[in-house]
Amino acid sequence: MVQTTWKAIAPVPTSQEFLDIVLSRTTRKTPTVIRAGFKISRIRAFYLRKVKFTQDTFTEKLQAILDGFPKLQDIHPFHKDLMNTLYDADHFRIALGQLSTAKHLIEQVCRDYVRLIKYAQSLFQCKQLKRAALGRMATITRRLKDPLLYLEQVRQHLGRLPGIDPNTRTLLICGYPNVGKSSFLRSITRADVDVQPYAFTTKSLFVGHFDYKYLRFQAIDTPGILDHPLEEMNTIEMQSITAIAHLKSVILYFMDLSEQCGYSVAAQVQLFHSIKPLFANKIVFVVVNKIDVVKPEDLDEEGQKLIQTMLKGGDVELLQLSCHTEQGISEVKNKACERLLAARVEQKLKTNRATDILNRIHVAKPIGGVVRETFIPDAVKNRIKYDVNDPNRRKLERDIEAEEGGAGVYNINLKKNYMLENDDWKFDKIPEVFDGKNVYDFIDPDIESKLAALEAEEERLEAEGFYDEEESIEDDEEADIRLKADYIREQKQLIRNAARSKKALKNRAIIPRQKQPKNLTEMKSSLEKIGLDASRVVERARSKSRGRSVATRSRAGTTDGDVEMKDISMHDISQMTLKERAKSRARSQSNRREDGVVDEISRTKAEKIAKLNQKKMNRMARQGEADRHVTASLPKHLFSGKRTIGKTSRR
Ligand SMILES: Nc1nc2c(ncn2[C@@H]2O[C@H](COP(=O)(O)OP(=O)(O)OP(=O)(O)O)[C@@H](O)[C@H]2O)c(=O)[nH]1
Ligand SMILES: [Mg+2]
Repeated sequence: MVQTTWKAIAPVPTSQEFLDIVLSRTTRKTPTVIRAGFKISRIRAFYLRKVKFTQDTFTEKLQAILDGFPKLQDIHPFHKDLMNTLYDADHFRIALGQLSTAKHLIEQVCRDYVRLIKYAQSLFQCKQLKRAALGRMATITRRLKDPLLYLEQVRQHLGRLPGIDPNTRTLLICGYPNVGKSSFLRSITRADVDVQPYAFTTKSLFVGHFDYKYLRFQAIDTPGILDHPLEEMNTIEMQSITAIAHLKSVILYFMDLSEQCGYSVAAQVQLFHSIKPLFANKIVFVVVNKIDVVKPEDLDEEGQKLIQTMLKGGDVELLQLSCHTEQGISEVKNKACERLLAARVEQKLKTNRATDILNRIHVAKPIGGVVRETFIPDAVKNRIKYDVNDPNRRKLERDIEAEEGGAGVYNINLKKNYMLENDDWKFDKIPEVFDGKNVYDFIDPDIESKLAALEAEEERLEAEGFYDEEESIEDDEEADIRLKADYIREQKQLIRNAARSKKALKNRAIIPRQKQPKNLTEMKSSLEKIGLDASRVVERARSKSRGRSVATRSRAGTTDGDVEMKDISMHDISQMTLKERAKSRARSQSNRREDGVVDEISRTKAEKIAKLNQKKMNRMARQGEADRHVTASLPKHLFSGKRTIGKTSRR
């Protein structure tokens, strides 16, 4: 797809802005602290990096500008020529060329100074070389002042160019100034073009879109052209010429025979002949505008003759319209579109692709020369014909309404559509009162018997005491009790709700807890129930409780010198405490992952889960609190040096 609009070109900075952008980027993105005491290789690397980085930025930014603008050789000839007339192709090329040269020069400067810095012997030398390199780059940039300004203007103008697609269905409106070209575009599309009663209102191309036969067309309004040689035409007129010359379109040559536009008919005819060579291979219509003032028939003989000279070839057709009375507008539009579509289809049929497709299509015909004609059912043929304008039209309810006095007066007769056994009954009146009785009372013949059945049932129910219960409720005492009970229930509910909302206020997550085992036997049985071996746990718990009792006892013994001491020898005590310690150490050293894991399968499973949990953390390589972190040192340039007014925040 060839590009047709250039709305997204990045703004081009002025040379000063350009310099600021590049240099500030260098200071922001490269290290800023260097001292004479550092190793010379480090000092050189520091300045080398600065020079290279500056050059990189220059190259990158210049290339971005070069890439942003359209390449004249890559775009459609129409756009190429339009840019040539608007911005002067040579100027455009030279401006881009200057940018490109500047880029190469800056690269060269960088290369030279990098070589020099490699041999610098001190920080001072390095610094001077860097200054020189950046200074030369800045000089080169300053020379780009004019091209950058020019390119910015071109960018702004390019963004506002109408999006004209050179390959789509196009109507091109051209002619002398002030003949009503823009008025026509306004009336067939929604384009907001300026219409004024003086010449050269339109100064550039305008485009509007409309649909015809479900296809999208573009109509292009051009600035008016005067009849003089191409070399003398100004930029405004040249835009029209470019459009006429390059766009495959229908040409609508507008004329104003009333001469209200300020130009004579002869001049308008002359212009047509002058630009005729540009109309080669195009469909051309001469469109006479303002027929509310003067029609072609009203012209004198000389005028008639002049008009005929335009139509001589036979392939130019004369159309008439008036933008004021809107007479003939859609005819002109439809005719132009029709011819254009036909021409495009014809052209497509000539291409190889069309023949390829046609070769693959086979139109089957019945054998033996049988003619199969269109079949129209008799019902359709015999339907009631009604001819207001169209003889094939059926008489519609709408027509009847119009005949009978229009909306509000006419009342539709629904009875004529009744579907009855006998059509004669359609308009029969149904009486409301018949033989002195209301007809609607006698619709159901069994109504009497049904009423009798209902009454009998009612009597039966009453006798059985079906309605008695309600009466007992009337009893005063019971009603009182019920009232109180209701009151109590309501109060209870209120209390419950209040408690619930209090709980909600605390906003605690409710942790469901399993029933905790109360003692060792209970724990043992519950473990066994899930299929775990509980013998070791039980043993451990037992030994623990035993050990504790011994220890307390022994501690009591040492402090108080109690009688119980006699039962246990010192040796025993030391043995026991040793054992306890060994056990507790073993417990603390045991692998937490393996604690409580019964078999190999669940261990591998557990390990897998553990690894999986760690995976995300490893992948993100997030800095954790355990990682070493060096905070930024003070930004030196903001805290050192002489201070004058207004320089504390920025230097
Ligand atoms: N009487 C009459 N006046 C018309 C008709 N169509 C346009 N005009 C008037 O002609 C004048 C010029 O109309 P524009 O549409 O601006 O003409 P233009 O060809 O676009 O003019 P430029 O843009 O200057 O080339 C306006 O004052 C319109 O009101 C028409 O059918 N009848
Ligand atoms: Mg105009």
